Amino acid sequence: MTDSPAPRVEVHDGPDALATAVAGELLSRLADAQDAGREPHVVLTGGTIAVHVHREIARLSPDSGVDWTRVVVWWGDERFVAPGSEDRNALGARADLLDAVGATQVHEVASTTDAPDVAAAAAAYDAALREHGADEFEVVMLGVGPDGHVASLFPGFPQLDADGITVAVTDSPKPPPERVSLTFGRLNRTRATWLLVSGEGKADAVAAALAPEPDDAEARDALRRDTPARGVAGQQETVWFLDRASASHL
Ligand SMILES: O=C(O)[C@H](O)[C@@H](O)[C@H](O)[C@H](O)COP(=O)(O)O
Repeated sequence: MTDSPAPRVEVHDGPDALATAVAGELLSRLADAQDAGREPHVVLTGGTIAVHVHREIARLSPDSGVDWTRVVVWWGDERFVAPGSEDRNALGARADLLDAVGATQVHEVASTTDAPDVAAAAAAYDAALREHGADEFEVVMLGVGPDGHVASLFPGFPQLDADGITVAVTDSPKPPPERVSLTFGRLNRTRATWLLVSGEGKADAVAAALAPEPDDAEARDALRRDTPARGVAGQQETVWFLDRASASHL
């Protein structure tokens, strides 16, 4: 983490401008990666700003030159619910983006009809990443909770210390309770990490996440446990895409 470049912050007028900026930047990254001969792996997030972003990507994609059959899609976390549940991140992403752009390499986390329990779903997602994953993601996109969580890594929860690739959560403070999440270690195997944060309700979490890093390692770890968004960083860049409301306590 410490060898990652310092985070960059962009502040946009509101959620729509934020979503348009993220969508344009993502399509540009995917096109550049494909031009460089890579098949980019992108990690989608759940949450409300993600809906705006997904719809903007779908709207702007036709002019981008991105071949979505050569994009590999993953999620940073997923709720362990029925496949048709409105709570499923993949359901919304398919409706808002993936079906519209014709993505064909999409790796969903198992739902309650595909796995007997959330631990099995986490294990299956781990196996999928080992088989179909790349050394590093191109871009990891993450929403941030008002408590500073990212993916399904919540303040003070044991999953913050998990090694490996995936973890199961059975008592999420954000409903629904059962989820599968990538670990910090796997989330951070990425060229770029983008935090997508909109609204006054996230302003404290953003300020806590972007507070300076203490020199002391133990103090750094304590801050990361309080605000998990401090624990993610890209190897080449970390960008906070904010709006005026979520940036208002900086
Ligand atoms: O599956 C999830 O719930 C998300 O991945 C979660 O990490 C989300 O991104 C944040 O909770 C922000 O969500 P909101 O933007 O809806 O506040």
